[in-house]
Amino acid sequence: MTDSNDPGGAYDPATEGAETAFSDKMSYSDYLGLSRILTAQSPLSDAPDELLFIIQHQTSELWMKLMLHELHGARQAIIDDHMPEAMKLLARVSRIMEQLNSAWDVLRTMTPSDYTRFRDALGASSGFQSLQYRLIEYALGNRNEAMIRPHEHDPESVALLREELDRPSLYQVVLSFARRRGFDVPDEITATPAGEPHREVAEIMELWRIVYSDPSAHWALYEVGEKLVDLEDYFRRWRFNHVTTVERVIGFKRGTGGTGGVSYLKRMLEVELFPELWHVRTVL
Ligand code: HEM
Ligand SMILES: N[C@@H](CC(=O)c1ccccc1NC=O)C(=O)O
Repeated sequence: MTDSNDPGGAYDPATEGAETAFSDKMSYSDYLGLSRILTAQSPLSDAPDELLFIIQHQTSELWMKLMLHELHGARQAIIDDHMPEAMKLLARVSRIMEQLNSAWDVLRTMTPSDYTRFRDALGASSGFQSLQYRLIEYALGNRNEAMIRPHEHDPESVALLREELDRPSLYQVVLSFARRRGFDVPDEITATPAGEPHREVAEIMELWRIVYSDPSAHWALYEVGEKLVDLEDYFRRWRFNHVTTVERVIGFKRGTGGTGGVSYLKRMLEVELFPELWHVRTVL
Protein backbone atom coordinates (compact mmCIF):
# COMPACT_ATOMS: atom_id res chain seq x y z
CA MET A 1 0.00 0.00 0.00
CA THR A 2 1.24 3.51 -0.80
CA ASP A 3 1.47 5.76 2.23
CA SER A 4 1.61 9.46 1.27
CA ASN A 5 3.26 10.22 4.64
CA ASP A 6 6.05 7.73 4.07
CA PRO A 7 9.02 9.78 2.84
CA GLY A 8 10.65 6.65 1.41
CA GLY A 9 7.58 5.62 -0.61
CA ALA A 10 7.17 6.32 -4.31
CA TYR A 11 5.36 9.59 -4.89
CA ASP A 12 1.93 9.26 -6.41
CA PRO A 13 0.87 12.51 -8.12
CA ALA A 14 -2.78 11.64 -7.58
CA THR A 15 -2.53 11.85 -3.77
CA GLU A 16 -2.20 15.65 -3.80
CA GLY A 17 -4.33 16.15 -6.86
CA ALA A 18 -1.46 16.91 -9.28
CA GLU A 19 -2.92 17.26 -12.75
CA THR A 20 -2.08 14.32 -14.99
CA ALA A 21 -4.67 14.47 -17.80
CA PHE A 22 -3.51 16.84 -20.53
CA SER A 23 -5.29 15.58 -23.62
CA ASP A 24 -7.53 18.69 -23.60
CA LYS A 25 -5.52 21.03 -21.36
CA MET A 26 -2.43 23.13 -22.01
CA SER A 27 0.65 21.35 -20.64
CA TYR A 28 4.15 22.56 -19.80
CA SER A 29 5.44 21.49 -23.19
CA ASP A 30 2.50 23.04 -25.06
CA TYR A 31 3.03 26.40 -23.37
CA LEU A 32 6.78 26.46 -24.01
CA GLY A 33 6.63 25.13 -27.57
CA LEU A 34 9.09 22.42 -26.60
CA SER A 35 8.17 20.15 -29.49
CA ARG A 36 9.60 22.87 -31.79
CA ILE A 37 12.59 23.85 -29.68
CA LEU A 38 13.74 20.33 -28.87
CA THR A 39 13.52 19.09 -32.46
CA ALA A 40 15.47 22.05 -33.86
CA GLN A 41 18.90 20.41 -33.43
CA SER A 42 20.05 18.78 -36.65
CA PRO A 43 23.75 17.88 -36.53
CA LEU A 44 25.28 17.47 -39.98
CA SER A 45 28.01 15.06 -38.85
CA ASP A 46 28.39 12.18 -36.44
CA ALA A 47 30.86 14.16 -34.31
CA PRO A 48 29.72 13.96 -30.66
CA ASP A 49 30.46 17.66 -29.98
CA GLU A 50 28.29 19.05 -32.75
CA LEU A 51 25.25 18.93 -30.45
CA LEU A 52 27.11 21.04 -27.89
CA PHE A 53 28.02 23.53 -30.61
CA ILE A 54 24.43 23.80 -31.87
CA ILE A 55 22.86 24.11 -28.43
CA GLN A 56 25.43 26.69 -27.33
CA HIS A 57 24.47 28.87 -30.30
CA GLN A 58 20.76 28.29 -30.00
CA THR A 59 20.69 29.18 -26.31
CA SER A 60 22.81 32.27 -27.06
CA GLU A 61 20.30 33.32 -29.71
CA LEU A 62 17.44 32.86 -27.22
CA TRP A 63 19.20 35.07 -24.68
CA MET A 64 19.89 37.58 -27.44
CA LYS A 65 16.19 37.60 -28.26
CA LEU A 66 15.40 38.49 -24.67
CA MET A 67 18.19 41.05 -24.62
CA LEU A 68 16.73 42.83 -27.66
CA HIS A 69 13.30 42.80 -26.04
CA GLU A 70 14.63 44.38 -22.84
CA LEU A 71 16.82 46.86 -24.72
CA HIS A 72 13.79 48.05 -26.67
CA GLY A 73 11.88 48.37 -23.39
CA ALA A 74 14.70 50.32 -21.77
CA ARG A 75 15.04 52.61 -24.75
CA GLN A 76 11.30 53.38 -24.74
CA ALA A 77 11.34 53.98 -20.98
CA ILE A 78 14.12 56.56 -21.42
CA ILE A 79 12.22 58.26 -24.26
CA ASP A 80 9.21 58.42 -21.91
CA ASP A 81 11.33 59.76 -18.99
CA HIS A 82 10.58 56.63 -16.93
CA MET A 83 14.09 56.31 -15.56
CA PRO A 84 13.51 53.82 -12.70
CA GLU A 85 11.97 51.36 -15.18
CA ALA A 86 14.86 51.90 -17.60
CA MET A 87 17.39 51.22 -14.79
CA LYS A 88 15.70 47.95 -13.94
CA LEU A 89 15.68 46.81 -17.57
CA LEU A 90 19.30 47.80 -18.19
CA ALA A 91 20.36 45.91 -15.08
CA ARG A 92 18.57 42.88 -16.53
CA VAL A 93 20.35 43.28 -19.87
CA SER A 94 23.70 43.16 -18.07
CA ARG A 95 22.64 40.01 -16.21
CA ILE A 96 21.68 38.41 -19.54
CA MET A 97 25.12 39.26 -20.90
CA GLU A 98 26.57 37.59 -17.87
CA GLN A 99 24.64 34.42 -18.81
CA LEU A 100 26.19 34.57 -22.26
CA ASN A 101 29.60 35.07 -20.71
CA SER A 102 29.26 32.06 -18.41
CA ALA A 103 28.18 29.88 -21.32
CA TRP A 104 31.70 30.07 -22.79
CA ASP A 105 32.86 27.81 -19.96
CA VAL A 106 30.84 24.99 -21.49
CA LEU A 107 32.06 25.53 -25.05
CA ARG A 108 35.67 25.84 -23.89
CA THR A 109 35.60 22.13 -23.07
CA MET A 110 35.60 21.43 -26.83
CA THR A 111 39.13 20.80 -28.07
CA PRO A 112 40.49 21.48 -31.59
CA SER A 113 40.39 17.72 -32.22
CA ASP A 114 36.68 17.66 -31.31
CA TYR A 115 35.85 20.69 -33.45
CA THR A 116 37.75 19.72 -36.61
CA ARG A 117 35.56 16.61 -36.80
CA PHE A 118 32.62 18.76 -37.92
CA ARG A 119 34.00 22.21 -38.86
CA ASP A 120 33.93 21.46 -42.61
CA ALA A 121 30.21 20.72 -42.35
CA LEU A 122 29.62 24.35 -41.33
CA GLY A 123 30.51 25.58 -44.83
CA ALA A 124 30.52 29.39 -45.01
CA SER A 125 28.11 29.80 -42.10
CA SER A 126 29.39 31.84 -39.17
CA GLY A 127 28.26 33.93 -36.21
CA PHE A 128 29.25 36.85 -38.40
CA GLN A 129 25.83 36.36 -39.98
CA SER A 130 23.90 36.47 -36.68
CA LEU A 131 21.00 38.86 -37.25
CA GLN A 132 20.22 39.30 -33.58
CA TYR A 133 23.84 40.02 -32.70
CA ARG A 134 23.92 42.76 -35.32
CA LEU A 135 20.59 44.14 -34.09
CA ILE A 136 22.02 44.32 -30.57
CA GLU A 137 25.08 46.17 -31.83
CA TYR A 138 22.89 48.56 -33.78
CA ALA A 139 20.54 49.10 -30.83
CA LEU A 140 23.50 49.93 -28.59
CA GLY A 141 24.95 52.34 -31.15
CA ASN A 142 27.68 50.37 -32.97
CA ARG A 143 26.13 51.18 -36.33
CA ASN A 144 28.08 49.98 -39.34
CA GLU A 145 25.80 49.84 -42.35
CA ALA A 146 28.22 47.54 -44.20
CA MET A 147 27.31 44.74 -41.78
CA ILE A 148 23.92 44.50 -43.52
CA ARG A 149 25.60 42.99 -46.57
CA PRO A 150 25.77 39.35 -45.36
CA HIS A 151 21.96 39.56 -44.93
CA GLU A 152 21.16 40.70 -48.46
CA HIS A 153 19.91 37.25 -49.45
CA ASP A 154 17.11 37.74 -46.87
CA PRO A 155 14.97 40.88 -47.38
CA GLU A 156 13.22 40.44 -44.01
CA SER A 157 16.52 40.61 -42.13
CA VAL A 158 17.62 43.63 -44.18
CA ALA A 159 14.33 45.36 -43.31
CA LEU A 160 14.82 44.66 -39.59
CA LEU A 161 18.38 45.99 -39.67
CA ARG A 162 17.33 49.12 -41.55
CA GLU A 163 14.43 49.71 -39.17
CA GLU A 164 16.90 49.51 -36.29
CA LEU A 165 19.19 52.06 -37.95
CA ASP A 166 16.17 54.37 -38.32
CA ARG A 167 15.57 54.29 -34.55
CA PRO A 168 17.70 56.26 -32.10
CA SER A 169 20.31 54.06 -30.42
CA LEU A 170 20.30 53.50 -26.66
CA TYR A 171 23.12 56.03 -26.33
CA GLN A 172 21.24 58.54 -28.45
CA VAL A 173 18.11 58.32 -26.28
CA VAL A 174 20.27 58.83 -23.19
CA LEU A 175 21.85 61.91 -24.77
CA SER A 176 18.41 63.25 -25.74
CA PHE A 177 17.37 62.75 -22.12
CA ALA A 178 20.43 64.80 -21.09
CA ARG A 179 19.35 67.53 -23.51
CA ARG A 180 15.92 67.60 -21.84
CA ARG A 181 17.76 68.05 -18.55
CA GLY A 182 19.42 71.19 -19.92
CA PHE A 183 22.72 69.87 -21.30
CA ASP A 184 24.19 71.03 -24.60
CA VAL A 185 23.84 68.04 -26.95
CA PRO A 186 24.36 68.97 -30.62
CA ASP A 187 21.45 67.91 -32.85
CA GLU A 188 23.59 65.86 -35.21
CA ILE A 189 24.58 63.54 -32.33
CA THR A 190 21.02 62.30 -31.92
CA ALA A 191 20.06 62.38 -35.62
CA THR A 192 18.86 59.19 -37.34
CA PRO A 193 19.44 57.17 -39.40
CA ALA A 194 23.02 56.76 -38.27
CA GLY A 195 24.98 54.40 -40.50
CA GLU A 196 28.23 54.84 -38.58
CA PRO A 197 29.31 54.20 -35.00
CA HIS A 198 29.25 57.11 -32.55
CA ARG A 199 32.65 58.76 -32.15
CA GLU A 200 33.85 60.86 -29.25
CA VAL A 201 32.47 64.39 -29.20
CA ALA A 202 33.80 67.24 -26.99
CA GLU A 203 30.33 68.39 -25.85
CA ILE A 204 29.42 64.89 -24.69
CA MET A 205 32.72 64.52 -22.82
CA GLU A 206 31.91 67.77 -21.02
CA LEU A 207 28.39 66.53 -20.25
CA TRP A 208 29.64 63.39 -18.50
CA ARG A 209 32.42 65.34 -16.77
CA ILE A 210 29.80 67.60 -15.20
CA VAL A 211 27.58 64.64 -14.25
CA TYR A 212 30.41 62.63 -12.67
CA SER A 213 31.84 65.69 -10.90
CA ASP A 214 28.60 66.21 -8.99
CA PRO A 215 26.51 63.01 -9.04
CA SER A 216 23.90 64.19 -6.55
CA ALA A 217 23.03 67.16 -8.78
CA HIS A 218 22.54 64.88 -11.82
CA TRP A 219 21.56 61.59 -10.23
CA ALA A 220 19.43 60.15 -13.06
CA LEU A 221 22.17 60.74 -15.62
CA TYR A 222 24.84 59.47 -13.25
CA GLU A 223 22.84 56.30 -12.71
CA VAL A 224 22.16 55.69 -16.39
CA GLY A 225 25.80 56.46 -17.22
CA GLU A 226 26.95 53.74 -14.83
CA LYS A 227 24.39 51.31 -16.25
CA LEU A 228 25.81 51.90 -19.73
CA VAL A 229 29.36 51.37 -18.48
CA ASP A 230 28.22 48.14 -16.85
CA LEU A 231 26.64 46.98 -20.07
CA GLU A 232 29.70 47.75 -22.16
CA ASP A 233 31.93 46.14 -19.55
CA TYR A 234 29.96 42.87 -19.91
CA PHE A 235 29.90 43.17 -23.68
CA ARG A 236 33.67 43.54 -23.74
CA ARG A 237 33.99 40.38 -21.66
CA TRP A 238 31.80 38.55 -24.20
CA ARG A 239 34.07 39.66 -27.07
CA PHE A 240 37.16 38.68 -25.08
CA ASN A 241 35.73 35.25 -24.19
CA HIS A 242 34.83 34.72 -27.84
CA VAL A 243 38.24 35.59 -29.27
CA THR A 244 40.02 33.55 -26.60
CA THR A 245 37.84 30.51 -27.23
CA VAL A 246 38.33 30.93 -30.98
CA GLU A 247 42.12 31.08 -30.64
CA ARG A 248 42.02 28.05 -28.39
CA VAL A 249 39.93 26.04 -30.86
CA ILE A 250 41.05 27.15 -34.35
CA GLY A 251 44.23 29.12 -33.68
CA PHE A 252 44.84 31.66 -36.44
CA LYS A 253 42.89 29.90 -39.19
CA ARG A 254 40.61 32.03 -41.36
CA GLY A 255 36.99 32.10 -40.23
CA THR A 256 34.28 30.16 -42.04
CA GLY A 257 32.62 33.55 -42.56
CA GLY A 258 35.64 34.67 -44.56
CA THR A 259 37.30 37.08 -42.15
CA GLY A 260 40.86 36.68 -40.90
CA GLY A 261 39.40 34.98 -37.78
CA VAL A 262 41.24 35.93 -34.59
CA SER A 263 42.72 39.03 -36.30
CA TYR A 264 39.19 40.27 -37.09
CA LEU A 265 37.88 39.50 -33.62
CA LYS A 266 40.84 41.26 -32.00
CA ARG A 267 40.05 44.34 -34.04
CA MET A 268 36.49 44.19 -32.70
CA LEU A 269 37.90 44.34 -29.15
CA GLU A 270 38.69 47.98 -29.89
CA VAL A 271 35.03 48.91 -30.45
CA GLU A 272 33.82 51.54 -28.00
CA LEU A 273 30.07 51.77 -27.65
CA PHE A 274 29.98 54.75 -25.30
CA PRO A 275 33.43 56.33 -25.79
CA GLU A 276 32.92 59.46 -23.69
CA LEU A 277 31.82 57.42 -20.69
CA TRP A 278 35.19 55.65 -20.71
CA HIS A 279 37.35 58.62 -21.64
CA VAL A 280 35.80 60.89 -19.02
CA ARG A 281 37.41 58.74 -16.31
CA THR A 282 40.79 60.17 -17.24
CA VAL A 283 39.74 63.76 -16.58
CA LEU A 284 37.88 63.28 -13.30
C1 HEM B 1 34.37 27.10 -31.32
C2 HEM B 1 33.52 28.07 -31.27
C3 HEM B 1 33.60 29.29 -32.15
C4 HEM B 1 34.49 29.61 -33.12
C5 HEM B 1 35.71 28.81 -33.61
C6 HEM B 1 34.08 30.87 -33.65
C7 HEM B 1 34.75 31.55 -34.63
C8 HEM B 1 34.41 32.78 -35.14
C9 HEM B 1 35.14 33.50 -36.13
C10 HEM B 1 36.44 33.04 -36.76
C11 HEM B 1 34.47 34.65 -36.37
C12 HEM B 1 34.85 35.73 -37.39
C13 HEM B 1 33.94 35.65 -38.57
C14 HEM B 1 34.32 34.55 -39.52
O1 HEM B 1 35.16 34.78 -40.40
O2 HEM B 1 33.79 33.42 -39.37
C15 HEM B 1 33.30 34.66 -35.52
C16 HEM B 1 32.38 35.66 -35.48
C17 HEM B 1 31.26 35.65 -34.67
N1 HEM B 1 30.87 34.62 -33.82
FE1 HEM B 1 31.91 32.99 -33.42
N2 HEM B 1 32.97 31.31 -33.00
C18 HEM B 1 32.63 30.37 -32.07
C19 HEM B 1 31.56 30.40 -31.20
C20 HEM B 1 30.60 31.36 -31.19
C21 HEM B 1 29.47 31.38 -30.31
C22 HEM B 1 29.14 30.36 -29.23
C23 HEM B 1 28.73 32.46 -30.60
C24 HEM B 1 27.47 32.85 -29.92
C25 HEM B 1 26.41 33.21 -30.55
C26 HEM B 1 29.43 33.15 -31.69
C27 HEM B 1 29.01 34.30 -32.29
C28 HEM B 1 29.73 35.02 -33.20
C29 HEM B 1 29.36 36.34 -33.65
C30 HEM B 1 28.15 37.14 -33.22
C31 HEM B 1 30.33 36.75 -34.56
C32 HEM B 1 30.43 38.10 -35.25
C33 HEM B 1 31.28 39.01 -34.37
C34 HEM B 1 31.47 40.40 -34.92
O3 HEM B 1 31.20 40.64 -36.10
O4 HEM B 1 31.97 41.23 -34.15
N3 HEM B 1 30.55 32.45 -32.00
N4 HEM B 1 33.30 33.51 -34.77
N1 LIG C 1 33.40 30.93 -37.66
C1 LIG C 1 33.66 29.60 -37.11
C2 LIG C 1 32.45 28.75 -37.30
C3 LIG C 1 31.51 29.10 -36.24
O1 LIG C 1 31.93 29.32 -35.15
C4 LIG C 1 30.09 29.12 -36.49
C5 LIG C 1 29.55 28.44 -37.58
C6 LIG C 1 28.20 28.40 -37.77
C7 LIG C 1 27.35 29.02 -36.88
C8 LIG C 1 27.90 29.72 -35.80
C9 LIG C 1 29.27 29.77 -35.61
N2 LIG C 1 29.76 30.45 -34.53
C10 LIG C 1 30.47 31.57 -34.48
O2 LIG C 1 31.01 32.11 -35.42
C11 LIG C 1 34.91 29.01 -37.71
O3 LIG C 1 35.58 29.68 -38.48
O4 LIG C 1 35.24 27.88 -37.35
